[in-house]
Amino acid sequence: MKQRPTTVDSTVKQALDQSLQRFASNQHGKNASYIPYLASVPSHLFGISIMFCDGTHAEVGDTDYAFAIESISKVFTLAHVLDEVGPQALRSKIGCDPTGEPFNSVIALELHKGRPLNPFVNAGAMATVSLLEADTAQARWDQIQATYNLFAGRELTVNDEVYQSEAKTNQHNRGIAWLLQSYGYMYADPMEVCAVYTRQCSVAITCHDLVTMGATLANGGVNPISGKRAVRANNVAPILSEMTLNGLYDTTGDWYYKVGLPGKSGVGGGILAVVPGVCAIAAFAPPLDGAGNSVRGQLAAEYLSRTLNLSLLHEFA
Ligand SMILES: NC(=O)CC[C@H](N)C(=O)O
Repeated sequence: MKQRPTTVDSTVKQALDQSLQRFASNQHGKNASYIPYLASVPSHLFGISIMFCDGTHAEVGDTDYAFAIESISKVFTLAHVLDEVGPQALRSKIGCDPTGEPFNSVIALELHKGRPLNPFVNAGAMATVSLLEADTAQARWDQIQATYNLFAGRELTVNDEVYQSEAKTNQHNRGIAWLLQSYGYMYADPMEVCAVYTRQCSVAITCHDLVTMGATLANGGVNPISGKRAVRANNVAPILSEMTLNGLYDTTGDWYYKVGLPGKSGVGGGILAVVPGVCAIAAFAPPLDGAGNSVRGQLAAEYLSRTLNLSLLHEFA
């Protein structure tokens, strides 16, 4: 069986260079346009990063460009809420099963009498935000931001342009928030929760931030650069389970089949893959496939998983 790297070496660097070269000219997919800001992000941008649990990292392409975290934020809010309420409460109040429907589906909610099924569809993500124990929206936000900062190892900020763009166009999410309330799965004021959720999606991150956040999960919840704990060790497995089952929406199965790793994507073009105990891969490329996942990001992750033998299931020759 081919060796799996545990630190950045020449093989890792070469694989990164190769993945950029191979897929940089791929023009498939389209930027998200239902959030006006996202349509205006240059489509050619492409960055790929890898970080090992020893903190070594390598990056190629546009890894310093700040993009909107979008749905990848759901992973880190989940981390905080798991630390507060524990995996049993999370599983019984939200769940860990695929809906089989798009991330913003109302039909999925209706089919399951309002139970969101998992924290990575918009309904489940808002229910997760509502589970957080806080008296005010500001307190709710402060806790979320503090957790994200621990994962990233620096102070992340909200891109106000993204927030305004999303807040003006998030009527569908507001509808979902009210539906959750009507079915008894919203545990705080629905509009306040929807606003906090919209804010968390508007946090600006670079590929470097994202890979650090992922490497923190790979490293059992401790940021490999800062040495600080961001989430309890025993909550990492529940997070990775959710990523395995639901990380790429209704095409998570296709992703797992090809990449063999827990992952998470966002409509801002970011994508993250975690190799527990080893490393994380992050990529950023705005054009998305029909399900909302970065096209080039998926290709880069698949290529790296195969070339570096990172998959949890496959044994590549
Ligand atoms: N898939 C995503 O990245 C969706 C996030 C986006 N803010 C939304 O609520 O629709």
